[in-house]
Amino acid sequence: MPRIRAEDLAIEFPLYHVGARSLKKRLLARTPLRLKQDESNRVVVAALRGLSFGIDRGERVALVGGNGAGKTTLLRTLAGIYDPVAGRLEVEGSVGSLIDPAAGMDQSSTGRENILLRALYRGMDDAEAEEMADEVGRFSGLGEFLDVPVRSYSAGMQVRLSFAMATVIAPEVLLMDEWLLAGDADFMQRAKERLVELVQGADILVLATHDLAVVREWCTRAIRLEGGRIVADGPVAEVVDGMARGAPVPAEG
Ligand SMILES: Nc1ncnc2c1ncn2[C@@H]1O[C@H](COP(=O)(O)OP(=O)(O)OP(=O)(O)O)[C@@H](O)[C@H]1O
Repeated sequence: MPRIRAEDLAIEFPLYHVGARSLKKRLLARTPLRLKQDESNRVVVAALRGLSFGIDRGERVALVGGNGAGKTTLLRTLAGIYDPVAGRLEVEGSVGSLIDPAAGMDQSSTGRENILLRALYRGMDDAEAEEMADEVGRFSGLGEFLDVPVRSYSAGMQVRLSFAMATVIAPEVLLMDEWLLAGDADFMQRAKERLVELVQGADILVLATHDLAVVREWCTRAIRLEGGRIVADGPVAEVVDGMARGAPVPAEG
């Protein structure tokens, strides 16, 4: 059964270019809470700190919070792109990731070639792969552009292709960053219908966004991050209304 469990999860990014001692000292003095020195004396950004939460089947969770709060980092960690430096993370179920439209896409191959490659990677035979290419082509509405190299696509066309590829076979856990919401209105409407289909009943959605209207409409629960920590977790109305009222963020420590 799809589910996510995180316990005391931490992610850090080393800042390799921060070498000079005086610069290091200045940085660490100015922002002592988020920037710190690891055992190898490197300056690191503590992107996520001590995160514990569980997400179960049927939940549609919004990750909200200010710039740099840690939303995208958490999504990428759930997708297995980053390894935690501390704590535990379990993600059970097949994962569909809509985090970076260009990720896993060969820019010099056509849309169709990318779809066929993805299908082969999933172990499909030729007939199934062709069927998947037709379905992705139909849903994305790319028309003749499906047979043109992806590098010549507009940003919106890449979004359409990525979305259609990631959702043509329903994942149990769908991870999504807000770039999707940049699609045009017609595509957004169809994307929304497919998402609603995907999350109905069994699956899990985790969506990182600044758009509180989308959170209210699509999600059942919100986790608010600030400074890499969870500062609120609960029903959307509670967490989002707290943000809209400008509820204070608990002091860092
Ligand atoms: N590759 C990286 N290298 C160094 N630091 C990083 C890297 N990626 C993220 N960070 C840092 O981690 C913290 C969390 O960033 P993240 O992108 O997860 O925030 P976010 O909540 O998605 O922000 P936004 O709403 O601005 O997109 C920030 O302090 C950021 O500077």
